[in-house]
This record gives sequence, C-alpha cells and structure tokens, in this order.
Amino acid sequence: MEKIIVRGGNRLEGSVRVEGAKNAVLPILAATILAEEGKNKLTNIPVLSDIFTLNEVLKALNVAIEFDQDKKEIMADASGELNFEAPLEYMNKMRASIVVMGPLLARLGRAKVAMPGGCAIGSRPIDLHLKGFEAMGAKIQMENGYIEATTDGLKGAHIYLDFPSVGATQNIMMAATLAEGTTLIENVAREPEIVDLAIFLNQMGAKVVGAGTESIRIEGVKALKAVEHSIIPDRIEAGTFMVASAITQGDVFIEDAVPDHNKPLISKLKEMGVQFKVKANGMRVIGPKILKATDVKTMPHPGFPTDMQAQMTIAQTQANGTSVMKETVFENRFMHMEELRRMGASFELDGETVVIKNSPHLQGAEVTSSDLRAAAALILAGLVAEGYTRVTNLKHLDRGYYQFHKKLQQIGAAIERVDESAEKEMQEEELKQLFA
Ligand SMILES: CC(=O)N[C@H]1[C@@H](OP(=O)(O)OP(=O)(O)OC[C@H]2O[C@@H](n3ccc(=O)[nH]c3=O)[C@H](O)[C@@H]2O)O[C@H](CO)[C@@H](O)[C@@H]1O
Ligand SMILES: C=C(OP(=O)(O)O)C(=O)O
Repeated sequence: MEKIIVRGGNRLEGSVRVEGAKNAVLPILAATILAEEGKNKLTNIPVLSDIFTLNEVLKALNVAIEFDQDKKEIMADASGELNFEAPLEYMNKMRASIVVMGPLLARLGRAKVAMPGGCAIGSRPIDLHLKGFEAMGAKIQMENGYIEATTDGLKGAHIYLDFPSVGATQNIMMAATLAEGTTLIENVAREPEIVDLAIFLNQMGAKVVGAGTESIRIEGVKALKAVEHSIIPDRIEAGTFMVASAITQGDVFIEDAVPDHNKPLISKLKEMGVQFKVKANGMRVIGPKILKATDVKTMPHPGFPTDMQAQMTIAQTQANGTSVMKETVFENRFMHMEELRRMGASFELDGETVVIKNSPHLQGAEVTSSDLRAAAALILAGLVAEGYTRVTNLKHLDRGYYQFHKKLQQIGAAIERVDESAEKEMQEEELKQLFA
C-alpha cells in the first residue's frame, strides 16, 4: 500500500494539463453497447481505476475492449452476441457501472445487474433509474441482491424525474435511443457530461435533443452504429487544480480547462479574490495573498458541484473570516472534515452544514481518505499545512486522478508517493532527503 506525503508551504507555479473527464467516459463507454455495427473509438481517455473496472464489466458482457493507455484511446466493439448479466464482482467495485443497464435493456430487452450499495458519501438509491425503465414498459424484478429488467420492446414515455439525477438521466436517455416512439424526460440533470453523452449518441445515429437544458426529448431509432469521439476535459480535476493555485498564492495555467464547465466554482473563487485569465487552450489561475471568506451550497448543475465541495472547504479554511459550506446532494460528504480537525482546522459541523473558521496554521498529520474527493482535498490541505502531511487509502484517489502527485510536483509542490512500509522505517533525515 502506498501513501502520499506532502510538505506544505510551496507556492505553485507553472502549467498542468487535465485529462478527459471520468464522469463523461463512464456513461459513454456504457453507450458503446448500443452499437450493433463497427468499432467505437474513444479518445482522451483518462488512465484511472474506474475505467479499468468498467472495461472489465463490458468485457464480461462480451464487448471487445482494447485500451491503449499510451495513446489514451479505447476501441470498443459490441457487434458480437452480448450477455445481459453484469458480474457482481465489478458492479460491487464501482456503483457507476449501473449505467450499463439502460443500454443493455435497449439492445437486448434484458439486463441483470447487482443492486449497487451505498458508498461513503451517501445512500445512493437507483429508484429514479428503475421508474424510468418501468415507464418505458420494462418489468423490474429484484431478487437476491440482483435487479433484472426485461421487456419485449421499450416504448417512448413521458418521464418526470423527482430529482435531476445524473445517472438516471443517462440511463433513461440511453434506453430511449432504441425505444419505439418518443421519450420526454423532464427535470433532467444538465451537467456537461450529459451533453457529451448526447453528442456521442447523436453521432451514433440517435435523435436526442435538449441535453444541457431541463428536458430531453429522444426519438427512438432502429439501430445505432459505432463512431469516434473525443471525451471532454475533466472539470473536477481542473477545479481541483484551481483550488490548489488559489490556496498557495499560486500562478498556474490549467491546460484544457473549460471556463463554461466550471462557472459556479470560478464565480466563488473570484469572490474569494482569485484572478482568472482565460486563454484559447485553458485558464490561468492566480491566488491572492489573502483569500476572502465565502458561503457555498452544493446543487445540481449549474449549481456548485458536490464533487468540488471537499476541495473548496480547504480554501475556506484558509480564508480570512468565517465561511459556510452546505452540502445538499449527498448526506454524508463531510468525512474529510474530521481528518482536517486532526490537522488543526476549526469548524462546527451540523448535519448538512459546516461553518468553517479561518485556520491559517494547519499542521501536517497522518490522515485517511474516505472517498475520491476527500483524498484530493486532504492532499490540498497538505499543500498549505506546516510540516509533513501523510494521506493514506489512495485507492480512492486513483479512481479519479491520474498521477496527481506528479502533476502537483510539476507545478512546484513538495510531494511524493511512497510505499507505506518503507515510509514507516524512514528516519527524519531520510525524509528530508526525499524532499531535497
Ligand atoms: C459517475 C458519475 O457521473 N458520478 C457523478 C454522478 O453520480 P450519480 O449519477 O450517482 O448521482 P445522482 O445525480 O444520481 O445523485 C444525486 C442525488 O440523487 C439521489 N438519487 C439518485 C438516483 C436515484 O435513482 N434516486 C436518488 O434519490 C442520490 O441519492 C443523490 O442524493 O453525479 C453526482 C452528482 O453530481 C456526482 O457526485 C458523481 O460524481
Ligand atoms: C462521487 C464521484 O464519483 P462516483 O459517482 O463514481 O462515486 C466523484 O467523481 O466525485
């Protein structure tokens, strides 16, 4: 097992490039199931453990997958005879693999997947996905931890989502591409990753309109074909580097960051005194001497993204004054705060709200990540803490950040990734040498 060690205090400066968006690749990979003919070519693929996991699910469904990690390209061929059952071992590993259900149901009229559990950040039910499939005429059965959906032909339907769920919007949208007639989904998620999926589906021959707005209309077609598509840049990775620059009085150019995808974060960071300079191929982010306090509430897009909440709380600890963070999307997404308390952060947590006081003198400590964004946030905290911060449980980080420590090193952070057992035996002197 490995851990990341950060020695705080360095100002970040230079240029860093973001990868393709994990949360766009996952549904698009699932959508390759819909192509009866040809090989899909997906480019700008991030090399992340979540991608390997979904690749395994697809292989088990008999989609031929070739992942060229150097070129960051995946070839996906679903023209063979497909299986309808996704294996438990991979479904358990990554709840996002539920997005294979819509495409399987559309293509085969049958899908069986393990019921995904909750995770560290909250309970994460899938009732909205299933209601959508039922509205389109699928029969849903739950047995022994599995959900099976069957249909002898999906039919277009009018579906209103109680909450603009990202996964439900994607799953229903994909199912509707091959349904008979027109499907109207209202109160849908509007994230950039939904738009990227719609672009991919339309290239394949689907008729999807309205992605990025509050309702999406899908006119079913007979068949879809394989195409080539380049994945949008990862707005959450970009946002994480924005916060890194903001808290270190940094001057970092984030190559491929798309300003439009990060409006709520940029607006809040501007309020805190951060300067942005938009260039054709990215954004320069300049951190102020003193950050100003700000209140933030997470919301579905175009509100402030819950996936940036943990990282933003680190900026709030560094801000002059008292800030509030309210998490409205997931009920348990403040696990990183108790780790931050161990680093000397001062805050009061009450349900979905945390009131964060200026904590300019965070101290290095050994902290554990409970989930993906918590891991990134704790590393950010390490960048501004006095002394050495050790972040463990990196399997979460590897789900969503490609070579995070190397990218931070590249812009001037004192950060290393080491083997845990070797590190335990390291004396103070050796540690100093590692960072020399
Ligand atoms: C792989 C991927 O893209 N993951 C993102 C996706 O997750 P995911 O698609 O799982 O998130 P959802 O938008 O579905 O979930 C948002 C909220 O809706 C609730 N809900 C969802 C579905 C449902 O059937 N019933 C229900 O009640 C959830 O419990 C949660 O409280 O969007 C989240 C919200 O922006 C992000 O944090 C995740 O990074
Ligand atoms: C919560 C996240 O991902 P997932 O939905 O895959 O757990 C995330 O990307 O922050």
